[in-house]
Amino acid sequence: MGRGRKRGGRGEGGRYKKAKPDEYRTDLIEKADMKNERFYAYYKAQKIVPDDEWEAFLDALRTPLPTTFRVAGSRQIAKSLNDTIRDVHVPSLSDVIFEDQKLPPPVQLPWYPDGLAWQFNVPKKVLRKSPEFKKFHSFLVFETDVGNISRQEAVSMLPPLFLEVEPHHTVMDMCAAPGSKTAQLLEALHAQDTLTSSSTPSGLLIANDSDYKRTHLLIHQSARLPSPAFMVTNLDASNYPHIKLSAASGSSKLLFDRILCDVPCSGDGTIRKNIGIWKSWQPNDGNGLHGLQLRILQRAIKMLKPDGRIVYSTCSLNPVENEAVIAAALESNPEFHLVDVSSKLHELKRRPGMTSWRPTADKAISSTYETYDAFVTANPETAASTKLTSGHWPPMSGHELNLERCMRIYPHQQDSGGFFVAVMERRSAEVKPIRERKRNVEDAAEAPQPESKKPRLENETEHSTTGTPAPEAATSGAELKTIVEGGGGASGGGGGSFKEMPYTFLSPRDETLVSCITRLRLTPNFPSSNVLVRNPEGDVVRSMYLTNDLMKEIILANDFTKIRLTTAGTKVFTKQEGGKGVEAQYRILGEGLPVVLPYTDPKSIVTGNMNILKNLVLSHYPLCTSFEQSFRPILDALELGCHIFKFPPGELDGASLSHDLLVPIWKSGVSVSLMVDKKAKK
Ligand SMILES: C[S@@+](CC[C@H](N)C(=O)[O-])C[C@H]1O[C@@H](n2cnc3c(N)ncnc32)[C@H](O)[C@@H]1O
Repeated sequence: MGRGRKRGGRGEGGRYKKAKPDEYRTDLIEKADMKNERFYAYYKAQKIVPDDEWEAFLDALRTPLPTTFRVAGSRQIAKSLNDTIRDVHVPSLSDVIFEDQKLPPPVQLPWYPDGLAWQFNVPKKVLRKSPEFKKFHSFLVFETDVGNISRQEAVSMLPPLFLEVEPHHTVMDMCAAPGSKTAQLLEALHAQDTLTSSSTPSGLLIANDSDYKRTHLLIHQSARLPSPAFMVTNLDASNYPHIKLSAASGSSKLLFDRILCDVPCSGDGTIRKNIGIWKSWQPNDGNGLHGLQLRILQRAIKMLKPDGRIVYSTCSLNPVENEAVIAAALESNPEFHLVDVSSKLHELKRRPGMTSWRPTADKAISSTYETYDAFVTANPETAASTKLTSGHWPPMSGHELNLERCMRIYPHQQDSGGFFVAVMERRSAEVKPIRERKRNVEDAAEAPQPESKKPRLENETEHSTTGTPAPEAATSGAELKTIVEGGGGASGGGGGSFKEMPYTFLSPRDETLVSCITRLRLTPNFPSSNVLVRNPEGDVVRSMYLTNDLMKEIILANDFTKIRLTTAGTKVFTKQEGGKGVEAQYRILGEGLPVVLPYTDPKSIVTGNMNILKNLVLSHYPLCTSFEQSFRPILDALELGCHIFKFPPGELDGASLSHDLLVPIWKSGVSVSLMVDKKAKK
């Protein structure tokens, strides 16, 4: 964007003084340049807002977005941090005067449950120069770094809230990267976690994205909430293959209770943040995405349980990417309906979905068309060459579909980004046994349909990603190492093999695993048959991962050389060289500890104090003799290897611990060390 050049090039006095950087924006389009005649003409033709709101709407689009963040993590942790923000930070920011102006303190987003989301709006220079805001900013950076706070656009927090995920749900996030909504879904799945230990949900979350590199963002996101119920796949969502279940489960394929379709979109609702959109916007951005968006939603419909729920969302204002997609999906799936969620999140200001709109393929927006026929008649040649279909236009049955139950969020309503959300379920009378429903859905797909309304994925029994049928459930993991080859070539194609390392379940009698469990003093209910390693031989080389029962069933029943599974389960144990004269052993990883904690014998946990913690944090391998006298006999009595230390709440040198902290420790001959990564240590 030629940032530097523009800055320096602003003319007056540049030779003498550096031009003042804009304190709000990350790029440098002047407010006066935030215009686009195509955008105006198109959205005026759509009557996207009443005429008397048009200027307020545009004004909001040209104003920088406030900073919003969400207190993340499981409920108990989030509540404790939220109390600190409300009771310590907000009061300290409530009377700040900067350059003769009183600055507004952070406020809670009124619609977010339990007040866990916040918004503040001060220029960047305030964050640099006001001591109070600087301190708050450092707090936010730190807590974001360790995963307790998630910087997320307010409107982007909505879809997971409307999905209403519970720990027993099977959940699919079809277009998940970079993963801010995935993190929310994972938190909901883990709603029963406590301050120190993680629950093992019986449900599952699969986060999928067709972009391989972006799936690694998902893995990174999830690292702050390790879960034995979390998988990442790298597939084309519009062609997502069946996931098989074992013959014993009574159902041949995995269906989902909750599916999020946060589909790729033109993103003009993010124009306050991505101000380059002012220059580039044109109607074909949205026109071109409608087909893919519909195919993804159609695929979700096929993967949903009879009583399941789908949330479809975009950060686009364009009805072609929103109501048109919903209408086309509802028309070809009449057993589905839009759920009236007007009473949910009462404080959220929203507008009903649109029931009429006027698409065009004309970049200059000299005309828009009320119907597809009118468009074809006026532009026979263009109509033949564009991807516009009658499905881009409002349906004849608009009011029967209750499109007004969709939600539109406009920036001028509550100082947010622009967003669209629709909640879909099967009509309750239509909730039929799967067998019957399947036939009906297939019938509907086979019934003659106008070309434009025809979803492109009727052939759901085989997918280009699967090529050959996957083998049925593999051998039970009880006695043998059960090897599942890791998968290859994503993005929906080719039938080739992927190069991911295979997922190999260990036998619960595996010698190394048994020794690891014994040495770590885990209780007999530790789910040792759900431990996997990532190599074809099933050798316990370095790390061991834990899955829940459902994930194990899925891994065993499917062929992951055909379905690219990027990650599954959570890493819990890793090999630690013992040092001179001490054999190598396995230790509990810092990030795996909350998952393993429910299976540890409380009597084996060593309780320390703030002085001991300080010594462990500040020195790399503090000698046993460097600890306070009263603690040394306790250290001396510990076997060499991995232990769990607990530090109750306390204060020391201005640092405080507000709840129990549990960490893995390694004891070698003469020293002990804290086995957490640098970030956690910090
Ligand atoms: C709007 S973004 C999703 C944002 C994400 N839900 C979040 O909250 O962080 C859309 C994502 O869809 C992915 N995508 C595009 N085409 C896809 C397809 N055919 N199947 C699956 N994912 C796709 C893109 O790589 C992109 O990461």
